[in-house]
Amino acid sequence: MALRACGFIVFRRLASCIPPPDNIEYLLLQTSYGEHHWTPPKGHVDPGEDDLTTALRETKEEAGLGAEHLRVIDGFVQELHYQVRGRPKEVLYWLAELRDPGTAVTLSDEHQDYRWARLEEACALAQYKDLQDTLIAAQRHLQDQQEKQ
Ligand SMILES: Nc1nc2c(ncn2[C@@H]2O[C@H](COP(=O)(O)OP(=O)(O)OP(=O)(O)OP(=O)(O)OC[C@H]3O[C@@H](n4cnc5c(=O)[nH]c(N)nc54)[C@H](O)[C@@H]3O)[C@@H](O)[C@H]2O)c(=O)[nH]1
Repeated sequence: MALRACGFIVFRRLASCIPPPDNIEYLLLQTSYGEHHWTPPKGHVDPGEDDLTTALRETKEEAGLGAEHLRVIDGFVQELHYQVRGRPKEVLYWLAELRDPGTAVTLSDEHQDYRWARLEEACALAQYKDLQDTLIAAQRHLQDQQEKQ
């Protein structure tokens, strides 16, 4: 059976004097183990746990950001499929805005650094094509929503 993990693409909007899309920054965490890769907050689904609960729990554990800090964006979820040490893994990412862009991020021992990055820098940090595509899709979703307003 595939490993399953869930998480959030967390973003924040900077002051309104910065025109979109440059006002949007995405949160990436750098692992303190392995290849020290950069990833959005996410983690493995516990037995019996539902996916969105996992995403919220992991975001709280890994970044110190709870449901009260986040606004989940309607209509966006992305599913990634890749191999980890020879086993298939599926990862679901929802999209959530940090309600107060000044809220501090608090890391756990699993990560050694974090970055709020605009799309281009976030894609450079992300390294993996599937994660880059997810970040690009998130930005497009936010732009589409803004145009409809
Ligand atoms: N000491 C040590 N300990 C580890 C290691 N490994 C795990 N631990 C322990 O596990 C706990 C984490 O538990 P959770 O938080 O619940 O799970 P996740 O958040 O799911 O975390 P993971 O790191 O397991 O999973 P990924 O991020 O998926 O990375 C796995 C591999 O997949 C590649 N990869 C990553 N992202 C992408 C992508 O978007 N796209 C593609 N295509 N590929 C991608 C990349 O090559 C990477 O090496 C930690 O506390 C450690 O105790 C390790 O190497 N050494």
